[in-house]
Amino acid sequence: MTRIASDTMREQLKVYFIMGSVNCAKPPAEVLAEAIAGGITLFQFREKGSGALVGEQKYELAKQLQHICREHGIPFIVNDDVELALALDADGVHIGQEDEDARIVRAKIGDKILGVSAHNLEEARAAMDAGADYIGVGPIYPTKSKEDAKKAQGPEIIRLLRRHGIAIPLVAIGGVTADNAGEVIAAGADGVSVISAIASASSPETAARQLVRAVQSSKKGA
Ligand SMILES: Cc1ncc(COP(=O)(O)OP(=O)(O)O)c(N)n1
Ligand SMILES: Cc1nc(C(=O)O)sc1CCOP(=O)(O)O
Ligand SMILES: [Mg+2]
Repeated sequence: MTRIASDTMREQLKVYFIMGSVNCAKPPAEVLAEAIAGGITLFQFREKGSGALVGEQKYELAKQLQHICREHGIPFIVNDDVELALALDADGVHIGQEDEDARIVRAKIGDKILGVSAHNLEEARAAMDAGADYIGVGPIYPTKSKEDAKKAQGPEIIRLLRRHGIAIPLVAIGGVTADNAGEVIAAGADGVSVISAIASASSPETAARQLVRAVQSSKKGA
């Protein structure tokens, strides 16, 4: 295996859906299958928050969702839990500033995809140096999906990172919807990462399709 190429990573980040059982009003497998039908390009299993599954139940749900992703060629990323990612032979791991050190995680996962959260230039540079394949920047807009989210920074944070030479694949997260996705792409993000815009939608398929359209039309206009 070799590390993912930057251009491939950028493509996969276009519409990056994140979800766990607590985010879904209907069975997670149904939500994921619909989101895939709508055109999502990457999936992150994030089993976190009040009521989240643990132990065997968490493992079984992860396995079920990974199977759905595999059937459709969608890479499967695990949030926070490096040991789970290794046990499942997932495609990658996403970690934040409060999680295990990025260099240690890179050493553990070899060439699997490594995503790291960054909230400012210093963190973005450190993530690049530690071997991140992409950075997740947020929250861009206010979000209710992360209990300990920081203050929303707006799309300007993406412009700032790009202006200061952060050239690696970058995905915007936090309060992103089909209505504001275009402005984060215009600011320099390669893609958008969402929980509620898809998981809370009455039709996850339609919601995903609207996000795909918004991202694509903003890229065409660039
Ligand atoms: C794509 C992406 N970007 C950012 C995050 C947030 O990660 P983190 O700061 O570790 O917070 P938790 O998601 O673990 O609560 C993410 N998960 N994905
Ligand atoms: C998981 C996560 N990380 C964030 C960050 O700022 O790092 S914001 C966030 C939640 C995103 O959910 P929604 O699309 O529903 O706003
Ligand atoms: Mg984390």
